[in-house]
Amino acid sequence: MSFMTTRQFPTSRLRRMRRDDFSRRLMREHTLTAADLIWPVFVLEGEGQREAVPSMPGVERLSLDLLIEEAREAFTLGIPAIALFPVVGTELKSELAEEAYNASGLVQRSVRALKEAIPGLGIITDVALDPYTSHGQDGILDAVGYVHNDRTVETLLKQALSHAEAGADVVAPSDMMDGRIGSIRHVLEQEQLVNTRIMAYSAKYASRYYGPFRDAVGSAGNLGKADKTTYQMDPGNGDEALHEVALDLAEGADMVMIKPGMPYLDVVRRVKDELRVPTFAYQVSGEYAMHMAAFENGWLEADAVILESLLCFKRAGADGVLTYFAKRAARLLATP
Ligand SMILES: NCc1[nH]cc(CCC(=O)O)c1CC(=O)O
Ligand SMILES: [Mg+2]
Repeated sequence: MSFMTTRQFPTSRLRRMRRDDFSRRLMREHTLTAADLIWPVFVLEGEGQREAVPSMPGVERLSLDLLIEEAREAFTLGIPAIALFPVVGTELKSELAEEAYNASGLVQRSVRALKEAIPGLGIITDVALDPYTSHGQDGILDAVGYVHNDRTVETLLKQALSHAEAGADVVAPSDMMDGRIGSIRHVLEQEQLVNTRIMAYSAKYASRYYGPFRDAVGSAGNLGKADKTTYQMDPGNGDEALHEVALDLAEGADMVMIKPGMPYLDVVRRVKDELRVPTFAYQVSGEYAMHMAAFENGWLEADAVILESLLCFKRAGADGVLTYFAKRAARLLATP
């Protein structure tokens, strides 16, 4: 970086290029567009159902009929894909999460209906058992309450296959079991579902920023005081994220994800630099809640901060961002 030391004031005045809008725009290295956004949504049973999520102001759980209308709007705004999360009734939760792979379960039905209504909108499904387990963990427990890796993977396979068969464009395993990407890829190939993409939640940290999401899907109560530290990553680790991402790519992931987002942008940058593959990040529920709390108090300027926060993901190397602000941001980007 020798040019840094040879350039001197006043020959070099960095403020020259910042002087006017035209030169600021010319030299801008990264931009945010609607095509960078993935919108996570919560789907409910029933019709005409709309429920607020108290810890995520502005986010609603929607029944399928209403979700289709909202999703159509997202598509019109240029958002490429939505990520679907189900709100599962207590009566359908169990120790072994059998409902996860019910061919006519809520997710599977929603995928079919969404693909039929809006064929061009990418549908990403969450492959993980937490909405379906009575204990709220992402897997099957052994006798001492430890999440059993290989037994969980067997169930995830059935779940992923049921999503792909329903027409999901992308299955997104968010469970952090070892080896699940390879197993899912294998089953998809076997079943001739060769174009179903896998977005791997490769570096998913055991984060407390997921709290509001667990309220939204109603797994918080089931999980109680337990945590997910025996399978999700330790927030103190960076190198391990590269290891996780490399393994998922070797096993057949098409896209990788880092989660949470803003406190982990260093990990996004390292992954992008090291692997140079389609890399995504998730601005999670806790990040959304923090922003909304500040907006509602008048402490931060909503529109500008939303766009800034999302642009920073791009600068960090993300090709796209899962964000609850997707529609709001896309609307802002559509109005010059
Ligand atoms: N498989 C569960 C899952 N999928 C997405 C999120 C979090 C998303 C968010 O906080 O917005 C979680 C929560 C968890 O791991 O407990
Ligand atoms: Mg892994």
